[in-house]
Amino acid sequence: AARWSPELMAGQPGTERGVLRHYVGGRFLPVDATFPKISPVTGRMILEVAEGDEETVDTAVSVARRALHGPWARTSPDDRAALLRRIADELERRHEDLVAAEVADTGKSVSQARTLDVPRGAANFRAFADLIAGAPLEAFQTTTADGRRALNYAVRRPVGVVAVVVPWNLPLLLTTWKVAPALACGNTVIVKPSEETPSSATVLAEVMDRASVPEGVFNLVHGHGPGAAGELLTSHAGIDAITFTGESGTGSAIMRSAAAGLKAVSFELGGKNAALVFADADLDAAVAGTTRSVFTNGGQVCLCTERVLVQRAVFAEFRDRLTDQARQQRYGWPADPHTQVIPMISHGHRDKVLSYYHLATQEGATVLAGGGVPTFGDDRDGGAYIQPTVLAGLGSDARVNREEIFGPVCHLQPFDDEDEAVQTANESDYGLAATVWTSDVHRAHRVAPRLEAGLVWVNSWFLRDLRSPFGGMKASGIGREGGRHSLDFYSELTNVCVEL
Ligand SMILES: NC(=O)c1ccc[n+]([C@@H]2O[C@H](COP(=O)([O-])OP(=O)(O)OC[C@H]3O[C@@H](n4cnc5c(N)ncnc54)[C@H](O)[C@@H]3O)[C@@H](O)[C@H]2O)c1
Ligand SMILES: N/C(=C\C=C\C=O)C(=O)O
Repeated sequence: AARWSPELMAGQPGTERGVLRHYVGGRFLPVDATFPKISPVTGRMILEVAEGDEETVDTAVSVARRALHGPWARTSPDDRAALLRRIADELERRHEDLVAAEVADTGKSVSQARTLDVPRGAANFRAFADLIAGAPLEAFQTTTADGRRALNYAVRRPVGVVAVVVPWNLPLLLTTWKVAPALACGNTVIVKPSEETPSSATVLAEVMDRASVPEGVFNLVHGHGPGAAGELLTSHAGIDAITFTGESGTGSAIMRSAAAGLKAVSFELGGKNAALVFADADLDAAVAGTTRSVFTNGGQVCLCTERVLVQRAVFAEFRDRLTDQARQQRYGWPADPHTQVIPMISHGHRDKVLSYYHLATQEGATVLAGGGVPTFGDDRDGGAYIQPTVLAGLGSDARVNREEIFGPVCHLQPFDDEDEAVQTANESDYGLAATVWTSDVHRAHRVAPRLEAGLVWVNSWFLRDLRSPFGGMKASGIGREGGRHSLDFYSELTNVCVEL
């Protein structure tokens, strides 16, 4: 298959001599300090990226604040809906550049980038354009016990300057999932993408520039997290709210610095998601669906399944069929649309995932498939590839069943009855997502609401309605985004009471 070697970003305003630039106050900034972007496919440097410093972040915050009181403040919900639709159109015009950017940064397969990651960019903007254009105001005709009458109505205003800090696994999808509602509600944003995935964020800035988003409304600052642009941004006094997606530990660190200024936070954090496979499930669907929910994007999706609980009567059959699927995952270059096995985002992350493979063996697990690092005999040996892996034989207390691994790996565990399945699934510090595979509709509706998870899919996975609440409980997050839940986070409400 063709080797993926993008002539990425050449000739676009977002780069200067092959270096990705910040976008602040409506212009791409001259490059100062930089850091390298390494390809997870080959281990070679493919790009250089501007590293934001205190001055970059300060400037971004002040231009974002200034923009809040400029023409942007006088836009109506319909004006902003029209702008979001223009952005969606421009994202679609840049579709192939965005695919190239996502694949270059992450090594994900071109087919996934084309069907999942990139289309969700425009979809997110369209969803929130529709939402804000049709958002009713809340009002009540009031009569009180002592006979007074009034009209109460609540008006929405923007929160202000919003910090958007996002991870490397679904870069464009996750960034636009936050930027679209933030702009819909009239805020200004400063995006700090992951240092691992700067490219699609830079194309997004080019899209904003071309869509004539008013200067200072959308800002992009590249850089690292702790002690760098990320932390400088989330701890900045001029930020009014923080929307963050990433590791739970990072969430706590951000929350500590946000506490000083009582900043509103919306956190989408880690997960240790369970699949519950009942004996009455359509096993073909359950095997196919669980293969997807375990191995999509190399297991680097917060919603991915890492714990597979299977009713004892079908445990052996399901175990053997899922193990076969793991072994049949197709290796290939990212440009090959049939490729299913992708590299971890970095050698560091691969080392982390591999350490859990070794830990599982030390904890007494059986390795049914994978368990190591593949060899290609070509440039990919310099990349961060790892084998899709299936484990079994451990209990819920094993670290492999308690800690998020965030790789192409799951552990299979049998259960006898419904209560045991629910109890085992809920034995986790996390509470993000779960899947339930059963043909019994009564069982589906009994079990799903009992699961301590923000999102439960029945006989499906990662099927999304962008109006529904999205988020996790326990260590998986704070708050919900999606539909009106995003409007509630990205706006302040003023209730007006008029006596009649
Ligand atoms: N719940 C969700 O919707 C969701 C979605 C995707 C990923 N995730 C989680 O994200 C994690 C993987 O992504 P990651 O490795 O990029 O996460 P991460 O927490 O290491 O980094 C996320 C972002 O935060 C920045 N950052 C890191 N430390 C910071 C700090 N102290 N202050 C401010 N910013 C900081 C990083 O530069 C990056 O932009 C996994 O745990 C995964 O479960 C959750
Ligand atoms: N936030 C969303 C997906 C998150 C995936 C996590 O890796 C979404 O689909 O809106």
